[in-house]
Amino acid sequence: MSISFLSTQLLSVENLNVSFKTSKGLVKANENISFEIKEGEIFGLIGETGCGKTTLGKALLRLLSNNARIEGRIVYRGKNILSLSEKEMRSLRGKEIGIMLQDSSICFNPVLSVGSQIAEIYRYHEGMKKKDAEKKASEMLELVGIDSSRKSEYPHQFSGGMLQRVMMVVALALKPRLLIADEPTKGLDPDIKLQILEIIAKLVKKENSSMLLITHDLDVSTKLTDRTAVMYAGEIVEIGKTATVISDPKHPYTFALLHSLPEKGLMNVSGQSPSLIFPPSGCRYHPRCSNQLVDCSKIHPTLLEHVDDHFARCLFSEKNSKNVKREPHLIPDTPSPGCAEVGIRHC
Ligand SMILES: Nc1ncnc2c1ncn2[C@@H]1O[C@H](COP(=O)(O)OP(=O)(O)OP(=O)(O)O)[C@@H](O)[C@H]1O
Ligand code: NI
Repeated sequence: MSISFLSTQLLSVENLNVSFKTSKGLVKANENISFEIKEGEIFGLIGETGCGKTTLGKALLRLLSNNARIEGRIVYRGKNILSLSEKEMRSLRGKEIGIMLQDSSICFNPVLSVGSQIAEIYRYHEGMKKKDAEKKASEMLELVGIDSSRKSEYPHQFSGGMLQRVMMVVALALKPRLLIADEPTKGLDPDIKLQILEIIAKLVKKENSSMLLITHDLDVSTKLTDRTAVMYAGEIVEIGKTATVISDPKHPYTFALLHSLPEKGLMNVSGQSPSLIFPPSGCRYHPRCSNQLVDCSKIHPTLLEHVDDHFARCLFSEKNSKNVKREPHLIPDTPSPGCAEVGIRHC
């Protein structure tokens, strides 16, 4: 997908740390996460199960549970989301920043038909007349592969996959500037999955909106995103233009992902996922890494730039790359005093 005309920054995540208090200890789900999403950009976030992707997506809208502790800055159009009031957050959610989560069924009113619930959004947000709004709802259903004749059915008559697709229509109807899509096509047939995501990506691009696409599916990310961040054990280990990350991965984990066979649609890299309560010392990936150096178990690598805008967190690549620049990614890995806003709790 083209990345020309991308320039203005829409969202910037700066040194984000998220941990969950649990009876077993502190789960460090996101550590020192820094990246930005530009206007009109589709940004992919990939990584194996439990690495912290959903936590990051929910943190952006302050949708985490009460046991979450969040630090750092999430700057959306110049405002730090973590400093906004609940009232300001409510006006941001949905209209400015939309979210499609894996579990969609909770959001529907069980006593209203699916079609009328979609039409209502167009009436309310776009001021459409009833008839036009119903027509638009039918068109949108067809767009995500649902026969419009089913619009008068109720949510319980729809399968989970169909409700997921309706959720996408609902999220898009609000025309958010930024859409956070967390595995929105999970469980759907691979062919229809890509087809639907392509439609969503097209609509997002048409509106010059941006999207954070969270996925296990490397194929989806490769085909639809402009830039990609690869997450491992709560950290970003590689980030860059998708085409570059895919064609010339700098982190052994990304390389392993690219060479792993998808199992039930999920990527499967050999070895065990690390604990986020007691993560491995040094590089978190070192116990599973085939390029391991002696220092990898001792030194925690910094996210460094290898080529233009292509960063990786790996001592092996650092050693073997001629062009590696010594400046860390975007913001220093260790926040300077006063930089992080510590201890903001939310739900
Ligand atoms: N509310 C919570 N309380 C305690 N731990 C949590 C909570 N939510 C998530 N976690 C833990 O945080 C870690 C990251 O979870 P997260 O759901 O963000 O991973 P993910 O990358 O989205 O995984 P998947 O690909 O399976 O959706 C996991 O260890 C998970 O158990
Ligand atoms: Ni998730």
